[in-house]
Amino acid sequence: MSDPVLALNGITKTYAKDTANPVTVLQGVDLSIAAGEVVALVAPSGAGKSTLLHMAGLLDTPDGGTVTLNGQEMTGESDRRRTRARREDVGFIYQFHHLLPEFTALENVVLPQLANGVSKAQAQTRAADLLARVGVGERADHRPAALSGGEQQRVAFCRALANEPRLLLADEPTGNLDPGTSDQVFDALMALVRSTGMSALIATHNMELAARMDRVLRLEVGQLSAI
Ligand SMILES: Nc1ncnc2c1ncn2[C@@H]1O[C@H](COP(=O)(O)OP(=O)(O)OP(=O)(O)O)[C@@H](O)[C@H]1O
Repeated sequence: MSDPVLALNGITKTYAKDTANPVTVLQGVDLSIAAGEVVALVAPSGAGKSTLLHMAGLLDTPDGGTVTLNGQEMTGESDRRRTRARREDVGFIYQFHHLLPEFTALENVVLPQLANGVSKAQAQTRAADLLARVGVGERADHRPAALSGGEQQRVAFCRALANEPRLLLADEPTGNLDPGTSDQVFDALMALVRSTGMSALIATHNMELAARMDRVLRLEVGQLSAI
């Protein structure tokens, strides 16, 4: 069998360690996500979802344990290698779109590709294709402020997938939208993810959305369990 796309082993994390009030968030988290697997992460507020996603995406370093991406143990690697692995292999989506306000939807999806060495023509073609696939092809020339919340989030999905990462990490990707819009936008995200065969770890408070993924994991008291 091929290597898991993401493997976390024995991850521990405590904030404010050197103070009188340390906050222990992760107490030995193990997780393995296979190629093409889409996994839901549910947790009570403050349980450490964002912390776990940051570790998985090499944005933060655990106190203990290992993070392995595509078979490569990244924990002890240099910042340069970690940054490169993050740029090439991981896509991020947050609750808020974080699109660049002075650029159009298309440009927001083109820019990360240029940073990765893709030609402008190729990047534009791919961006237009991605935007069309999530139903915002007609809005490609608009800036984020001229788009609805659901449209902004669809553009953010395209940006996250622009460099064809093998792993998508999403932190409440539809959490900022009203329930009806959230369902539609989530459908668009799932269709996009499934069509690429990528792996994903998607944090959500919504159990209905979680149930549509391949597996649901709960993070509680610093540890993960299957539900
Ligand atoms: N830099 C920090 N210093 C101290 N404590 C922190 C720091 N960052 C996070 N925490 C604490 O660690 C805990 C987990 O934070 P985290 O943001 O991972 O939670 P979360 O599960 O994503 O929460 P939510 O669902 O509310 O967004 C919280 O109690 C938070 O207050």
